[in-house]
Amino acid sequence: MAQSLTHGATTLPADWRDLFALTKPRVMSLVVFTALCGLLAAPGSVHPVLAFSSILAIALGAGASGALNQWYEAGLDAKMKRTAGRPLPAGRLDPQTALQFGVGLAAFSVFLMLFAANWQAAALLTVSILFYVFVYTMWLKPRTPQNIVIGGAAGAFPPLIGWVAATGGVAPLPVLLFLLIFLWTPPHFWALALFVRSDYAAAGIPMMPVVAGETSTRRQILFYAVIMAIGAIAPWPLGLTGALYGWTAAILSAVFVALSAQVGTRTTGEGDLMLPEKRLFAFSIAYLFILFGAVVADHWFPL
Ligand code: HEM
Ligand SMILES: CC(C)=CCC/C(C)=C/CC/C(C)=C/COP(=O)(O)OP(=O)(O)O
Repeated sequence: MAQSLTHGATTLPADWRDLFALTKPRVMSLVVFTALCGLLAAPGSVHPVLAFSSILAIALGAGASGALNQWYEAGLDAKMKRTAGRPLPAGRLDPQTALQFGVGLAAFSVFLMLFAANWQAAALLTVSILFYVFVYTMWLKPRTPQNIVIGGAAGAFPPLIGWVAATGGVAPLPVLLFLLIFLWTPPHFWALALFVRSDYAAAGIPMMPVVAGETSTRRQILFYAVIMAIGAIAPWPLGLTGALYGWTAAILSAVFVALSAQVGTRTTGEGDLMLPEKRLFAFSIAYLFILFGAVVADHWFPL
């Protein structure tokens, strides 16, 4: 590794584990899974090597945007308990290395997609990376509590990119899958923001609970959960998926709305453990994993 971090008199090489952490691997696992499902649910077949390369390109692109997000937000991350231990605020990695790593990885991911799939998928991957870094991280996040509503679009692109990589075109089903993640993001994130609200307040980030207060955030979680549920079930009556997906979506979405209703209608006092919020956040992740798995299962084994 050419870059290094100077610690007093000693110079430490950048540890690969810190570079890996810069890609937000746990969050990106779901991004990559939804992309893979988008690719597998598309009509026709893709050569396994090209399919693997396309998914790798999305993983690297998403990782690159996570690295650039952390490069830009190192100062803010240092002020929050949840993020203070990340490689940059903790001083284990120097910003220059992080920036070069992020830019290099982003460029590589787009070229890989161009060679493995098609220019349309490479263009969409470029838009997602730029959207997450410039529109969400730099522009919206420090300015408006609607940051994650609009910025969430970046995280909704992967299944669409997977589909476009496989087919070279867009179709109604991947557009609905985009919409599903787009509508899922507010309940996913605001549930978490409710229990780490003091962190965001400390860093001066205008997340919804900090700006609009708890009650309003809770109502908005329920609102988005209901329209998300409608969007999640929609592919079934529209004839884009079969009953296997339809029933999975209906049952899981009912649970999602029930958990959101619990969060949406309660008030909390001092010392509340925020268990319903933590439960909704954890379920939101399982929900998307299972639902996207069901899209593929439905495609392979139509009932
Ligand atoms: C702008 C939209 C979003 C925001 C602000 C957001 C924010 C967060 C935050 C703050 C965490 C806490 C864990 C951490 O610090 O790493 C988290 C966890 C997570 N998010 Fe999101 N998220 C968003 C969208 C998404 C999307 C689109 C996906 C995937 C499709 C996703 C998948 C996950 C997963 C899998 C975790 C759990 C990671 C773990 O196990 O620690 N998120 N999210
Ligand atoms: C293909 C491609 C480029 C995909 C991009 C993936 C993407 C935009 C995911 C969004 C999810 C995410 C990491 C939010 C973190 O928000 P945050 O950065 O505000 O969270 P933090 O407070 O933990 O830094």
